[in-house]
Amino acid sequence: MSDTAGKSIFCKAAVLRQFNKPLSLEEIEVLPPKAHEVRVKVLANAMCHTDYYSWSGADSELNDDGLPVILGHECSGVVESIGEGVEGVKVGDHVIALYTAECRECKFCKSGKTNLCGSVRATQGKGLMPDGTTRFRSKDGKPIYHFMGCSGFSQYTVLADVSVAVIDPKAPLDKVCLLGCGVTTGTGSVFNVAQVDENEEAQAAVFGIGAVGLAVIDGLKIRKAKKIIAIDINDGKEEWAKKWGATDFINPTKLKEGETIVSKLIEMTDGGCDYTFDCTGNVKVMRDALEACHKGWGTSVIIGVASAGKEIATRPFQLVTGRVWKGSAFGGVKGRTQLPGFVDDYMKGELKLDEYITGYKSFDKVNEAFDDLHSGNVIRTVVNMWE
Ligand SMILES: NC(=O)C1=CN([C@@H]2O[C@H](COP(=O)(O)OP(=O)(O)OC[C@H]3O[C@@H](n4cnc5c(N)ncnc54)[C@H](OP(=O)(O)O)[C@@H]3O)[C@@H](O)[C@H]2O)C=CC1
Ligand SMILES: N[C@@H](CCC(=O)N[C@@H](CSC=O)C(=O)NCC(=O)O)C(=O)O
Ligand SMILES: [Zn+2]
Ligand SMILES: [Zn+2]
Repeated sequence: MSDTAGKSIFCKAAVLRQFNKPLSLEEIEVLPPKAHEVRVKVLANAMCHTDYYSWSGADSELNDDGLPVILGHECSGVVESIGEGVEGVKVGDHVIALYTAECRECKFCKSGKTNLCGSVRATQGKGLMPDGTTRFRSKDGKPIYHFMGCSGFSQYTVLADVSVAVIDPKAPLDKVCLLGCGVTTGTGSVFNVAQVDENEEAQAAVFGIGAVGLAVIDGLKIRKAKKIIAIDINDGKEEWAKKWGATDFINPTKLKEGETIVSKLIEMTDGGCDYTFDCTGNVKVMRDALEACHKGWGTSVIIGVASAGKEIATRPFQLVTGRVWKGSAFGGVKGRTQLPGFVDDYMKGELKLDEYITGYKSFDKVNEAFDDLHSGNVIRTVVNMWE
C-alpha cells in the first residue's frame, strides 16, 4: 500500500476553463478512487488532434456545462492506489489509459462484433465517473470534470478499472503512451475494421498524414498493400508518408485543372481504391474518400472526428453500387485484451512508435503542444508530466 492510499493527493493539472483559451496550470485535489476505480500517477501524455478539437469547442459532447475539464487521453502511468473490488490491476502496475473501456460483461463486449463497451460510456461522455461524481477538485473545492474517461493532463488521475490496460513494466512509458490512441487507431483500422488481407495486394488511399494517417500507412505496409497513396494539403507531409511506406503522395490543392482528387485516384488505381481512410475529420474529404473507392467492393473507413453539426453526404448510388462506408473507434481494438499485445509488438521491433515522436515538452509548456500540432512538422509531442 502506498502512503497516499485512501487520501487526497494535491498535484499539478492543466485545466481548460474556457474554450480556445490556454490551459491553466493549477494545483488541484485528486480524491481517492472509489469502488472499481484506480488512481494512476501519469508519467506521459501525448497530444492528439482530438484534444485540440475538444479544446476548441468543436466537440458536440463537451459544452460550457462540461467546464472546467482536464483534457488528455493518450497517456500512460503507474497505479498508485485502487478502490474496493478492483480485479485484474494492482498497485504498481504499469498501465495505458483506455478511452474505450472493456468490461467483458456488457452487451457490446459480449457481442464479439465491436470494441465499443457500454459499461462507463454514458457517464464518461458527461465528464463524470461511473457513480456520477468527479474525483477532481479545484483549490476552491469546486468540481473539475473528467475527459474521455482519462484526463491525462493531470499528474494523478482516476479511471474506472475497466479503462486501463496493464502492460509489460519493461516498456518505456514515455513511448507506449502513443498506443493509448493514435497509433493503435490507425493500425487497428487496417487490421480490424478494413480487415486488409496480406494476400490481396491492396490499393489504398490515406487522407490526412498526422499520426493516425501514418499509422494507417504502417498497417497497410504490414498487410503488404501494393499501392499506398498518401494525401495531405501540406507538402511537408510527403517525406513523412514516404518514410512510412507510401508509394505516392498527392496534395489535393495542387491538382491539374479539370482534375479532382476522386478522378485522380480512380485513374491511378485503374478504377478506384480497394480501401480508403479518412484521417482528417473533414466531411468533404470523407465523401471524396468514399467516392474514390472501387465500384463493387471498395471500402472507406472514417476515422477522423468531425466538428459538431457536420454531416456526411453522398449519392446513395455510391452504396447501391457496392462501395462500403465504415467507421472506426480506437481501431476496433479491445483495450484490456489486445493493447498489451501491441506493446509486445513494439518491444519486439515489429511496430513503429518512437518514429512518431517529434518532440518532448515539460508539463509547464503543455500549451505549446497544441500549437505544435498545426506547425506541419510535428506528428506527436509527448508531454512529460513531471518535468
Ligand atoms: N476514430 C478514432 O478513434 C480517432 C480519431 N482521431 C481523429 O483522427 C484525425 C487525425 O488525428 P491526428 O493524426 O492526431 O491529427 P493531425 O492533425 O496530426 O493530422 C491530420 C492531418 O490531416 C491534414 N488535413 C487537414 N485537412 C485536410 C484535407 N482537407 N485534406 C487532406 N489532409 C488534410 C492536416 O493538415 P493541417 O495540419 O495542415 O491541418 C494534418 O496533416 C482527427 O480528426 C482526430 O480527431 C484520432 C484518434 C482516434
Ligand atoms: N465526442 C464527439 C465524438 C468523439 C469521437 O468520435 N471520439 C472517438 C475517439 S477520438 C480519439 O482521439 C471515438 O472513439 N468515439 C467513440 C466513442 O464512444 O466516443 C462527438 O460527440 O461528436
Ligand atoms: Zn463492456
Ligand atoms: Zn486521440
